[in-house]
Amino acid sequence: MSLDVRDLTIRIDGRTVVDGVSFEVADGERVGLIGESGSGKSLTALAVLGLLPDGAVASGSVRVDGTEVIGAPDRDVARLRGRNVGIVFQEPRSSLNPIRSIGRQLADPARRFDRLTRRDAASRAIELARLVSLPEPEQIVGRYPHQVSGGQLQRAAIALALAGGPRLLIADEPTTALDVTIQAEILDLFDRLVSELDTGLLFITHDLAVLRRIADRAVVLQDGRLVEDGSVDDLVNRPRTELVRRLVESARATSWSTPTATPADSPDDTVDPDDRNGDAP
Ligand SMILES: Nc1ncnc2c1ncn2[C@@H]1O[C@H](COP(=O)(O)OP(=O)(O)OP(=O)(O)O)[C@@H](O)[C@H]1O
Repeated sequence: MSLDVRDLTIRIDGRTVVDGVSFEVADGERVGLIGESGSGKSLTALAVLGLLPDGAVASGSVRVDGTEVIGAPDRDVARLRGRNVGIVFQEPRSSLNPIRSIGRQLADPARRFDRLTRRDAASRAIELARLVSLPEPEQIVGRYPHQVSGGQLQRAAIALALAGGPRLLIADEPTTALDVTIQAEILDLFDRLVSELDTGLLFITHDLAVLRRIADRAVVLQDGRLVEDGSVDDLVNRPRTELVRRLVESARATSWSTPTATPADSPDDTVDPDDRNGDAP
């Protein structure tokens, strides 16, 4: 089991912002965490990584590859980050250091975890750049974050999240800050990478259309509570709560605006569970 969250509760300044949430991500499984703004998605992800803000107190259990995170010493949790679980944030600039070249940053995990020589780690950095389809990998590793486009920087951030060979990737709204056409490319990239590497995925979004393209199962949060979970197809076709009905409506209103949507994906489309990739006939 890549991730096992049991009865996770997070309090900030006496306010309960995540309330008794439980879910799992099996090895290689793709799970979405969906909900409106402020529902507790990001804090749940940060709790998994032991990165809760000051003043936040978590209880319950979060196991990453069998290792308990809640209450564990910082040093032990830090060891899990990068090696067992990688994270991609909405804003790639929060993952990358502006004053170090992309290649140096991609090489760090290889040096730290695998004790590779500087030269071998530099080759690993180029391989990682190639893995995420960055153009001209040999050259791009020499550039600094401000010298590449937003989409390229998000690719680099994904490469960095994968550099330590984690069994679980957490993506927190990783396409929200990008242009619509780039969003489609980045979703395709996640799709390909988690298949190729057989990595588990916890994908956070407020957009059911995005979720339908990338996840098999979803956990729905509302005001910090889990209100629905199940297969994405079931959520879409048989929503049980008003919230999920609303999410379905808003995804339809934007014609399931997965950016690669074909003209056939009209707002009147009946929802076809096999059409998650937006390539329905
Ligand atoms: N550092 C903090 N201090 C105080 N309250 C916080 C802090 N971070 C988050 N919260 C509160 O916790 C609740 C859940 O926040 P969280 O960021 O997890 O929501 P979210 O579902 O990820 O929202 P969004 O989609 O807007 O990122 C919100 O009410 C938020 O205001």
